[in-house]
Amino acid sequence: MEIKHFFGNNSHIRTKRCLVGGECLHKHLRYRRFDGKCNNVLHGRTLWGSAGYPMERILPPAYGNGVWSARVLSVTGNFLPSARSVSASLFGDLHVPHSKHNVLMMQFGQFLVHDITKNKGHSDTAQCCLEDGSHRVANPHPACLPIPVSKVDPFYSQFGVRCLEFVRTAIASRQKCNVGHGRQISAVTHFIDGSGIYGSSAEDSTLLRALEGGRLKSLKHVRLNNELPPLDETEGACDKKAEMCFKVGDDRVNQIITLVAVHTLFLREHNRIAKTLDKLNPHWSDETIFQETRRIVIAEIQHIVFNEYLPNVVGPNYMQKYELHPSKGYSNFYNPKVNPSILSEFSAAAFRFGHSTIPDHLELPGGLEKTHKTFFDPTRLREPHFFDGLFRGILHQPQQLVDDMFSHSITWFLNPKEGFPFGKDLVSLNIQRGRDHALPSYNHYLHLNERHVKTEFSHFGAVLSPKLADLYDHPDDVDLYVGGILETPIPGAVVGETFAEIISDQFARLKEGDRYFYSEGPLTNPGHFTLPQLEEIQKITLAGLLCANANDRHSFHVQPQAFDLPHHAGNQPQSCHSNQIPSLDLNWWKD
Ligand code: HEM
Ligand SMILES: [Ca+2]
Repeated sequence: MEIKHFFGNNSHIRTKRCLVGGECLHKHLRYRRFDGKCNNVLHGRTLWGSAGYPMERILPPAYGNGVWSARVLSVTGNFLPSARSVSASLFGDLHVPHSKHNVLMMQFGQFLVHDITKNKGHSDTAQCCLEDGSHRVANPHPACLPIPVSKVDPFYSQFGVRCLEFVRTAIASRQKCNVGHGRQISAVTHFIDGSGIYGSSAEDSTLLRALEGGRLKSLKHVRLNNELPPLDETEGACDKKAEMCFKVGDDRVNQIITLVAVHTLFLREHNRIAKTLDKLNPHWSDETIFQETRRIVIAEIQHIVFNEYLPNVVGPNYMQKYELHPSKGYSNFYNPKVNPSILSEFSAAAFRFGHSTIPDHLELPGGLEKTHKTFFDPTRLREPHFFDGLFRGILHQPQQLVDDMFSHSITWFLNPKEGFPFGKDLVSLNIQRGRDHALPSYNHYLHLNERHVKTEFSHFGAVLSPKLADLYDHPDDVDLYVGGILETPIPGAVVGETFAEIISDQFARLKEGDRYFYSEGPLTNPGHFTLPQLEEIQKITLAGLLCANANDRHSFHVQPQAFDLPHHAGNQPQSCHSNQIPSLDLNWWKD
């Protein structure tokens, strides 16, 4: 199959020696490696998509000095407006519920993001602003790119804050690698491979395993049937007031309570399958059960992503244009020429659309809770029945529309330092991250997309154009994140054209560039399923997983289309015993 990616083949990027990786000793391992190496076994491609491998790009970077200095200048030569000024004057916080999708869709999105991308910080210790945010530090670390805050900022001015922390993403070593320009590193495996559950290295995965019966470590309250991930006792893993937080394969898990819940769901699914496989095949070792279970769980995630999640994000036209629909039976997607790695445009801009879908409050058991109050404090998950109640809430609560509105939970109160009444602003982090990666401006992507370039501010519409003209010197300065988020969503999708294009391109790469993609057959995939096993996996839905893992599946109800609100036609909540809710028949895995 030819590379049909709209955005081309990154031919401007030469992969130099040190990013090439060695030969793979074992080319046909049945199970994918934890670190993602040797997915592609061809010479020069063995590191593609592995943890620590740099991101790819659609367009060459617009570094100020061509090498690594961030994009901070307007085309006029003046400075770009501060990322915080853009965020504060363009974006508000208004409740605009989505008419079709629920908060579970938002939450699954973040779970998926953490599987496929993590900007590796250039330094864990760099401090760019004084503790109280009043000034920059005198001699900042070279990776500092703090965000200036105006004296008249509508929120931060009351605290005297003039500086928001920002540390740049690490890049592949230029000297050692002789790469022409900085390429940002992702710390997790780029593939959709459950790395958020199992970790991105063999060592991490061993720490997460029970090393018994193929199971993952967990905390269990047997009488309440309440199984949770193991505790994370690392200092600083959680908010000070939190009594407990949890450890899984990705250390961002405790960010928000609903993310911990989705991780819990997949941990339970793993342990549930492992137990059944153990019963069906008593002669299997811990290792065999673990790896077979992991292979099934990854397949379930990939199937849910391509079958249920993505169609709702990019809509039917892009699903078709990029051939993103799952196959019936074995697929023929794999193309060893496709580099599956995450694109800077995807990670630093397009897929951050999800931040606009975050609600101001969560409908948790017992009532509404402000979203940011649940950051780094998932303690309530230990309450009896809380897990089921949480999912009941987020299945019914609408997510927010992708638009110019963002909850103050993330634009004022994101991850505050201890003892301070304010947090960070995620929207300005998004804009600054795009500049850190030196993403070219929004108009470059319109041009590439053969769409009308916005040569005048008035092309952004009557409401936005005066604000944009106030902030930016020139329409060619508008950041990709800003232009993309302001586009009207396309029919049947939650994002507009530009983000849909980037996201579709990314998922096509993740599918075509993954030799272990779940539907690939014996010709390409050394870990392929038998056809009846594959057909079984292709039946599953997220609703089915929720039912299989609820604390009390006899009273739990779920709508068949788990990302759609229940009032949608044909989507009334069903009992878990309904024939509209599929379950996985593991008898096909009996030896
Ligand atoms: C639930 C609440 C969420 C919170 C509090 C949150 C917070 C954050 C934070 C703090 C970052 C790092 C920002 C930076 O320094 O560059 C980030 C990155 C990101 N977020 Fe979110 N996020 C949430 C949900 C989502 C959702 C729903 C999506 C998409 C559907 C999403 C997509 C992303 C992406 C793509 C990145 C970049 C990841 C990387 O490569 O490092 N987030 N988020
Ligand atoms: Ca991964």
